[in-house]
Formats: sequence, C-alpha cells, structure tokens
Amino acid sequence: MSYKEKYQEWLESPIFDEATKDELRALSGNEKEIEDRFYTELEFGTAGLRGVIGAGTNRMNPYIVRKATQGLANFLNRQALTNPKVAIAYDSRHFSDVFAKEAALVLAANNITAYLYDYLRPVPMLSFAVRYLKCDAGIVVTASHNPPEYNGYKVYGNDGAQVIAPYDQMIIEEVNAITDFNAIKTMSEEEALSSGKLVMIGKEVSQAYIEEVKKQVLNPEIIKEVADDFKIVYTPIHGTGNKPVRRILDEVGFKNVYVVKEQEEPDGAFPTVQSPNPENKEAFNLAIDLAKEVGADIVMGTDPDADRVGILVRDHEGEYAVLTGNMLGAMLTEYILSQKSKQGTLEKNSVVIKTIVTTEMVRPICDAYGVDVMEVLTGFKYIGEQIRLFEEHHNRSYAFGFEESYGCLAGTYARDKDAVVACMLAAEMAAYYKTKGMTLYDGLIELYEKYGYYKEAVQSITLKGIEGLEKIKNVMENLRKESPESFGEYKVLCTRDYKQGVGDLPKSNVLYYALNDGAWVCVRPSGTEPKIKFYIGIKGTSEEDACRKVEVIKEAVNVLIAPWIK
Ligand SMILES: O=P(O)(O)OC[C@H]1O[C@H](O)[C@H](O)[C@@H](O)[C@@H]1O
Repeated sequence: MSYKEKYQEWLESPIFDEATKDELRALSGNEKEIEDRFYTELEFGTAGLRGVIGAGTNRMNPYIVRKATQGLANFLNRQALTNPKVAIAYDSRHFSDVFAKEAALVLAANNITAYLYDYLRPVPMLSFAVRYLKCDAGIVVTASHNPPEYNGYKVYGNDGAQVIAPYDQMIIEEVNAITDFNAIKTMSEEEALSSGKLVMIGKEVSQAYIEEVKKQVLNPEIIKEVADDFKIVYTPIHGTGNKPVRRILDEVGFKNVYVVKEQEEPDGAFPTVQSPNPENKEAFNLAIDLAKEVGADIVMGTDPDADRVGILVRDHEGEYAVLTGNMLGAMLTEYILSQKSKQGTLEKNSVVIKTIVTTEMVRPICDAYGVDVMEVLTGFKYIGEQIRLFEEHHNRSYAFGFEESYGCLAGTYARDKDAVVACMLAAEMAAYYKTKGMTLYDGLIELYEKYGYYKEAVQSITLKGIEGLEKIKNVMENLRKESPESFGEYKVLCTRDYKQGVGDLPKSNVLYYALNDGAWVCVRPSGTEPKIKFYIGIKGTSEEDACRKVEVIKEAVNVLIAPWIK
C-alpha cells in the first residue's frame, strides 16, 4: 500500500476515532507531512519504538501502541507459556499513562496478565519488576530524553533487559503481520481488573527495589561522616526520578538534598529546558543557580525515564563543570573496584562491561585491579545480556557496566541502566573524596595523572526525514567505498567494519578506525534519533594536550563529511 492509500484508509476506516480523523483531515494538501506520517511504520531501533506523537503509521498513537502490543501478545502466546505475565511502566511524557494502559488492556484481552505501575516509574524499576514478578516480558512507555513531541515503547525480555536479536525481529514480524486493526483485541479497564488480568503493581515492589539499590553502598560510614555539611542539588527534569532518587538519598543518610523546585513536578512539556537531556548542560541552568546559592558539593540530574544521570562538580575555578558519561563511568569504575578490593569483596572473575564507543580509560583502571574488560555493541541491552550469560554459565562476576551516553548499572538487580543507583554512588563517591579534602573534580584529575588524560567527544549530525535517512546512508556507504587513511595528524592503523562481524559481536552498521597513539574514531547511525554519530577518543599527556588532540580529530571529521551532508 502506498502512503496515500494508507492515509485514505485511516480517514475512512471506522476503526479510527473522530479526533484522529480530524487531525489527519487537517493535513490535506500537505503532501510532505502525509508522506512522512505514512511512508513507513515505526520500527524497533536500538531502543524499541520511538516516534513523534500523532496520527499515522509512522507516529506514536494508541493504534500503533495497540498494534505493537498485539504483536508482542502473539509472540508470547505462540510460546505456549503457562499464565504469561508482562510488567508495564511509563514516564512523565504526554500520553505515556494512556499508552501504558492501552498496552495493558490489549495484553489482558489476549489472556496475558498485565502488571501495571500505578504511578510514573523509572526504567530500572521496570527492569527490576520483570524479574521480581517473574514476568515473561516488560514494557516501558518512554522516549527517554527526546524532545516533548516524542514518545516511545521499549520491550523487555524475561531477564529484565531490553529485547535483543532474534527476539526483537520475531516481535517485529508479529507486529508487521497484523495488517488489519480489527485483529487487535482489547477490553475495558473494569473487565480487565475484575478478571484479574490487569493488576496494579503495589508498594512492595518499589520497596524491594530500593532495598536492592541500597545494597550497592560501599562505605555507609563515610556518608554518615559528611552528612551534616555535604550538599546535593538534584533535578528530575520533570521526569520519573524525583521520588526514587530522593528516597534513596534520604535512606542512605544524605541530609542536605536540594531539589530544583521548577523541575520537580512531572511534566511532559518539559517547560524549563530545551531538551530534557542530561547530556546538555543547558538542562542544568536552574540546578546550577541553586547549587551556587546553597554551595552544593555535587549537582545531579536524571532524564525523564531516570535511566541516565548527568553530574556536575565544582572545578578549580569554582564553576560547575560537567562530568561526561565517560568521566563518571571511569570514576565509578575506579571507586567500585578500589573499594571492593580494599574490603576484600572484589570477586575473582570480575568483569567491567563497556560499549565499543565508551572510553578506553577503563582498561588501565581494570588492569590495576586485575579485572577484565568486556566490550559490547552500543545499547545497554547488550550489557544486560552479558549479565544473564554470566549467571547462566556461572563463570564471571559483573562488577560494573556503563556507556558513554550517561547510563550505568552497579549490581544485577536490574538489567538496564539505573540513574537511581548512579545518583547514590556518585554522591557517595563525592562524599568519599570530601573526607580526603578533595572534590570530585580533584578526584578526576588524580585519575588522569595516574592513568593518562583520556578524552572523548561525540560529533552528532542531525539529518531529519527521508532525505536525512538517505544522507546518513550515503555517509556510511562513502566511508566504506573510500576508507579514510588519516584523521588530521592521526594515521588510520586499522579499520573494523562491524557490519562484516567483529569477534562474537552481532553484525551492526558501525565503522571503527583505530589510530596511532591509542586514538580512535567510530561512526554509527543513531538508533533512536535521526542522527549520524562520530565518536572520538584520544589519550593525552595533559588537559591541554588532550583537548587539542580531540579538536584536531573533530576538525578532520567535519572536513571529511562536509560534502556528503550538504
Ligand atoms: O542509538 P543512539 O541514539 O546512539 O542511542 C543509544 C542508546 O539507545 C538507548 O537509549 C539505549 O537504551 C542506550 O543503552 C543506548 O546507549
């Protein structure tokens, strides 16, 4: 069916409600918008479904959510499970609660018990709930840090990690096999509740989750020692982090937690930020003002689904400086390994897991403690997968895992990144340095002096719409046709094309260039946004040297791709 035929179908079919039809009728004559809404179906990327909210097959709306859920239900029911169960959570975005309930009702109508959180909850609490409630799958309605017009739908497996191949494809096939919206079953909320197929998740699950997070504290006495004059500024950026992050900080003993009032309440419009992304310093403007006012030791902000955290610390000029995901991850790796090693709790077969685009600084840190580093493709789901495999094979012990994109997980109670535990450990780590008369920033410099000035950068180029998609494809094709021999003063020593398969990793549309002096460049199309991403990593001898080297490579990347993205 062409996009025009699909558009007509949505306008005419009795399946779609009048509000949807009105929205579509208003597009009449706007061919470009109609094409964009109907030329394709929302697809699973690195993080499931994600799209702009609105009517159409290429948009997030109740029909697409029901269809995705019917596909998931068919997938589960084909496995002949006894009493199949699915846990569902949602964030503070527009329609997240509506989509979550729609999903629950479709599951219930397909004879699958839906456990639905009764309030917005972070991703890690869903990941935890899947295993705690012995579910066969999980759903989170969220578009993470995307702008307010987006929403999304992530699917989790029975291990609490986001689904990976071949299951993601199997679910997609089930979803795509539904060509008739009449084939989607749903029921009323009353019926679902009274039949016991819709169950609201109670407080005991949140309680159990908090207990697990608390177990990750390494030095409880240090928190007590500094509690009176250690100050934390925290912002949930209008998302799900507010309750769990404040609760955990309180329960482990932090007394002075200042929450940014203007960003405390959940709000899908994210009215006080350009984008609710802790990777953007702009999202911290209000938090920095508050931090200056109260003299905070640390500033923390979680994204709407609270799986990622941004941290700011006072630098030597007294300004609040951003710790990137790589910096925080490297620091937490050092903190966790050093403390466990000191306490004699570092298990023999410990492994730290990072993705191929995450800082190389982890390697010397892990070497110092005799811990292995494992590399996986981008996406925390691959870290979650390894935790499951370690458990199944009883051969390795998961020490820590993180990505450059600000997500990490300590412990195995959840199988996706957890900003709640990250906030708790970052605060504990800052408290630890405080007892030594140091700030987190001093701690970072100490690590650089010990292991080398590793610096990273990401050049993300946004290329929207169908043309954008084409340009992204061209960049990858051109790079494959004419492999670059150098990036500025750096020579390409070897190229890895992950599309051809590298080691045991699944094939993926990623190119990696290993350069001299430990530098590297990696290119991949984003799986969650219309972007192509160039990741850069170098090792310098000082802060200045490191910054200069990153700039040289950045410039070379810009020159290389300029003609392809015009
Ligand atoms: O594909 P990208 O846009 O680079 O995003 C990559 C990210 O996607 C999702 O958010 C996953 O949950 C993350 O684990 C991953 O890091």
